[in-house]
Amino acid sequence: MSLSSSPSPSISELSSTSYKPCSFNLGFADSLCFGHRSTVQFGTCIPRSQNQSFLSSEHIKTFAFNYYKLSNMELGLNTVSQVGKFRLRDGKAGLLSRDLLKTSNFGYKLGSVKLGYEAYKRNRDFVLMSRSVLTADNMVETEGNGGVGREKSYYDAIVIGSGIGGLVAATQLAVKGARVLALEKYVIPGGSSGYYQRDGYTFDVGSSVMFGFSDKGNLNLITQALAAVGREMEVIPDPTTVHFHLPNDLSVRVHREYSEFIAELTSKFPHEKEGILAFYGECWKIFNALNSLELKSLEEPIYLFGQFFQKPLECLTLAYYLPQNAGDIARKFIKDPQLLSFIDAECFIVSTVNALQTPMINASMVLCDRHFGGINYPVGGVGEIAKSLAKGLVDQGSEILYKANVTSIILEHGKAVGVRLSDGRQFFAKTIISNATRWDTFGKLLKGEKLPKEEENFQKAYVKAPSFLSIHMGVKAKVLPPDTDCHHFMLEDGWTRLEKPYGSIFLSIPTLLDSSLAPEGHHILHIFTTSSIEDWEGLPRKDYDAKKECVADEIISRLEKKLFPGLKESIVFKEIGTPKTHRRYLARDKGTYGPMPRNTPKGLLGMPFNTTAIDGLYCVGDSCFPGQGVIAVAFSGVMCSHRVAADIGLEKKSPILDTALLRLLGWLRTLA
Ligand SMILES: NC(=O)c1ccc[n+]([C@@H]2O[C@H](COP(=O)([O-])OP(=O)(O)OC[C@H]3O[C@@H](n4cnc5c(N)ncnc54)[C@H](O)[C@@H]3O)[C@@H](O)[C@H]2O)c1
Ligand SMILES: CC(C)=CCC/C(C)=C/C=C/C(C)=C/C=C/C(C)=C/C=C/C=C(C)/C=C/C=C(C)/C=C/C=C(\C)CCC=C(C)C
Repeated sequence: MSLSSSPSPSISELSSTSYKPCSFNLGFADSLCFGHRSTVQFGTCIPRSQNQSFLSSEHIKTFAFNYYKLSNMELGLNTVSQVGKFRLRDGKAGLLSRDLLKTSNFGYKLGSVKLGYEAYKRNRDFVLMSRSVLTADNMVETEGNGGVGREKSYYDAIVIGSGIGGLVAATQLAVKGARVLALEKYVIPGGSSGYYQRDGYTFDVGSSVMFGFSDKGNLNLITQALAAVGREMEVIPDPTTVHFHLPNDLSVRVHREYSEFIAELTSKFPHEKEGILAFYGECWKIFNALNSLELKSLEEPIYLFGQFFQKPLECLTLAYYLPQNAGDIARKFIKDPQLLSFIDAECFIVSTVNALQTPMINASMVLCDRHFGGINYPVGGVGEIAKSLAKGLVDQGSEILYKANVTSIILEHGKAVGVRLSDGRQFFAKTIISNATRWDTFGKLLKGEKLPKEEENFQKAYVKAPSFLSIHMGVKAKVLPPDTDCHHFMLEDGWTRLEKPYGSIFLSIPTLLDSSLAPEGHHILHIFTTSSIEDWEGLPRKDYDAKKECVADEIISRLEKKLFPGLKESIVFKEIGTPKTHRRYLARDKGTYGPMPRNTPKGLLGMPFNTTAIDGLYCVGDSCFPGQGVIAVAFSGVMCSHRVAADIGLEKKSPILDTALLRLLGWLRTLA
């Protein structure tokens, strides 16, 4: 069964997840090129409710003793017993026992080609691993193998979570030669950059605005991450990054062409022309400095000092702006309060806070990349990016398991050595990388451990940004006026509502770029607005559902009034997700969008990098430098993989310099 043919879960389905994969693929990885994507199809999985998703012995029997002869290679697979969604269990009737396994013959290797499954027995325990559990097409239905026990860490790195941050860290490490296991709680990869399908629509779960996805420069980190694993995606250029609809009928289109955007903005604020050019000019200074560097871990001294040596001016420019915020710099050049509020809105859409709280480096990155490489939309939807990265990971000989809910990180003598899943499985590795938020990592996965000082400091400096109320709709195409832009940001009533819950409305219409995402004659409207989980907790189901409808109706009415008359009449499909939905499906504490500064930050100075106070444990994603955003978490993935690779001997490292730099960075963070 492929993703496209399988019913994908509803983002608003709060009832229990009842995926019932109807068949398994025992397929070898695509990269083995045996022409076997699904080598053995067998049996039907027993649904979770009945027996924890294990296979019965009947099912096992049906696929034992298969024998393959592929042209000149005899693979002779005997008893490929442990595949998919079941694990070893002693003494449980109907489940694969160790005795059965002992008779099995695993671990084929032909030249450099590994044949899918390796199992080895040491003392009392087995370690059983699949080499390439998934192809992206069968990802929904495969849960992966269970390894029990261990004598030694088999993997170089385990990545908890397959958001873009986790996937980039995993793929970059795999490319460097590491054996990586990514464990994803959900049924597909991508986290907030995933997708779901309903009634012929393919919806992006989160972002439809892709920065860092061009073919130019050094900052196209998404393109580079895909290229690293041999993937390239067809993209559609977006002519307008966003169309702002702001108080006092201020309407500004951010055109792809920088000169057109500046012309439009100065036409609204002619008296501020110099200020506008000066502020955005500062942004370009930073962007150009960033774009000239090779981006790797700022926590790795050999690289960092090397960059300072090769590009001293650019590095000093970045060091100068690192502790600064966009709002302060805007105020140096701009006086008009309405224009300053516009800069707030520019920052808010990428940081969920105003310009005075938005690090200048982050603001520069997005305010320039949209004109430099431009915003490009992947054909097939944003979810294709994560699918491609996941496929790329498997192609590199690493693995990704779905429905693998990590409940704790295993520590040994204070070092992170493995993870435990909700179904009891344990996996071990030299390093553990968490793509869960820092709040989830330290609050849940390391529950019971004392919160390290560094994390206490992080939680003092940063709070969880609110979550979102999201509405995914299918509408009749004729409701959209000609020349409608793809992305809109709307704040009608007054600037003070910018950061308030439900104050401003984000709207994406990706079908204006890729019409294949909706049935003919229809468009997707993906609407979201900030909302806190506290608003949705403790309600009886009936009230919760009624409240969803009521809040969504108000948001839709506002859009109808301002942008699309007749909108309500044109709706043919609607699904509403609340912060609870985001918490459930994205496994993010309170469904948070990411960290935001508690007060006015010192730019990016206080943001932690990837190492943590726990030996062997790293974090990746938006609660790491440089913060929220798909491109930002991709950078955090690049940094993380470099630091981990150095620590496991795949890249150069100097322990003395490491200690000195990590201390210096720790000290700098305390100044923030
Ligand atoms: N531009 C937009 O509109 C938009 C929208 C949504 C998200 N985003 C960005 O994406 C960023 C998030 O990316 P990210 O990579 O940091 O994280 P993510 O939240 O997208 O992905 C984390 C993944 O980890 C998985 N996970 C969490 N805990 C787990 C556990 N215990 N066991 C197994 N799996 C677990 C989740 O299921 C999820 O797939 C956000 O900061 C946001 O800026 C942007
Ligand atoms: C180390 C020390 C201390 C010093 C040294 C100096 C240096 C060398 C430095 C360096 C630095 C660096 C490299 C940095 C980097 C950075 C980066 C890359 C950053 C990035 C960022 C990004 C971001 C933030 C992004 C974001 C985005 C977002 C969030 C987006 C969003 C979107 C949305 C929401 C959409 C909208 C929609 C509508 C409107 C509809």
